[in-house]
Amino acid sequence: MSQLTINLEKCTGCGLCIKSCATDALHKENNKAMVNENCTLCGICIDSCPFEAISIEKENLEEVDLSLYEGIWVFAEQQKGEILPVVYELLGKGKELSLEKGCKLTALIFADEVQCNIQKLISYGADRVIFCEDAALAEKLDENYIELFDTLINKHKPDILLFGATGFGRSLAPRVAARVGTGLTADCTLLEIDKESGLLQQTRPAFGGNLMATIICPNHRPQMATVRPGVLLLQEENTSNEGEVIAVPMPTIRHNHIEILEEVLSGEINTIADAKIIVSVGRGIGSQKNMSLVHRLAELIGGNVGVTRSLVDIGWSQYENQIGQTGSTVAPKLLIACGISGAIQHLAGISNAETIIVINSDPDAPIFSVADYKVVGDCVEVIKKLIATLED
Ligand SMILES: Cc1cc2nc3c(=O)[nH]c(=O)nc-3n(C[C@H](O)[C@H](O)[C@H](O)COP(=O)(O)OP(=O)(O)OC[C@H]3O[C@@H](n4cnc5c(N)ncnc54)[C@H](O)[C@@H]3O)c2cc1C
Repeated sequence: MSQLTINLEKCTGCGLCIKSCATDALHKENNKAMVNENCTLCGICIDSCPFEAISIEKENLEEVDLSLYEGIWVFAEQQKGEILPVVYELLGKGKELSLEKGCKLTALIFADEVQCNIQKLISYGADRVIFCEDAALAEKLDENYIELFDTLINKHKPDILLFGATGFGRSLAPRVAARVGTGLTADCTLLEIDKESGLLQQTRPAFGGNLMATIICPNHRPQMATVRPGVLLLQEENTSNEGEVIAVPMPTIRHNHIEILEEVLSGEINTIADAKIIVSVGRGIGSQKNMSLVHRLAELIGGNVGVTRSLVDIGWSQYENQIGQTGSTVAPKLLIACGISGAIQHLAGISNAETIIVINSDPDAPIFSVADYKVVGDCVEVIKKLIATLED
């Protein structure tokens, strides 16, 4: 493990590092700074010390025995007692990778109530489920979950650990990676096993989506990645699958730094990533008042409204509705794309849509390259006609 080191000869006992520490990890003994077990290795104290007395001693890479690590783990996040759809997508990919590597696929499920969901994880491919049911896990507080992950990773030593790139997954995964001293590739769009080295190849868009970077984690374990909802294909459920189930206790929480006083949701919970029908619009919609037409069409066909980043930037829609590289990845059965040019950053979010109808006034618009059905024309007029027909 890496550790914070204080050079006692250089330390003057000024106390600046103690003031800078957000986790109460430093105190004074004999007028010298001392570090305790609260240290998260954030490094803020290093910058605060004018005497360069503090440093992080990195763990010796040679010390990690990679051969001890085996198996693929998927974190099964729940929301209001339901397993999130991205978990089933991860299990599908996890199964494929585990068959290739000849190892077990394990799902981890932690909350105050989980037992009713265990069989579902097995039905979607988990060979083994590790669960922890504890009141301390009712609220999604990173610090409680990190303790549990730390304990389990050190005990069972998984080779690969996957999270959904949900709000919680994006917050938790990097903290777990930092705690156990490994790397993390966020927002992967492709996961493959390299045939020669057996390493997990983690591919994600880089440099504004202009190229795809394939990242490996050769020296540390587990190899960790987050994957956005809707990117991986959902596999079939098999309710006759059988698997091993292991209950684990909640470890002692050393310190609770955060207390949730109230949960305030801003309007409706984002559901666009799970939507089966989407009417998606871009700048070609022309004016903000035309957005009511888009919402009406979506309502008539039982769909959600999606938008390009341009519409979020000019305030015609909320970020929750944005589709693309920096928004949601969607996988609807039907996507109607209206007045959208088809920038690469937008297309990155719709590659799993089953059927795409494009309406654009420019016959050369790049978005036509992904269209199953093409309408060259004014999208506002087409939307009005569709509404009139459906209302008839
Ligand atoms: C790092 C980075 C991340 C990004 N992430 C995202 C992202 O997540 N999602 C995203 O969407 N964008 C993203 N973008 C922005 C992206 O590059 C484009 O600028 C954006 O998608 C364009 O939005 P648009 O198609 O609405 O607008 P435009 O590119 O202006 O296209 C408007 C289209 O409407 C058509 N049109 C005009 N009038 C009509 C009409 N009356 N009827 C029919 N068609 C009409 C035009 O022919 C044109 O094709 C990102 C950019 C960067 C640099």
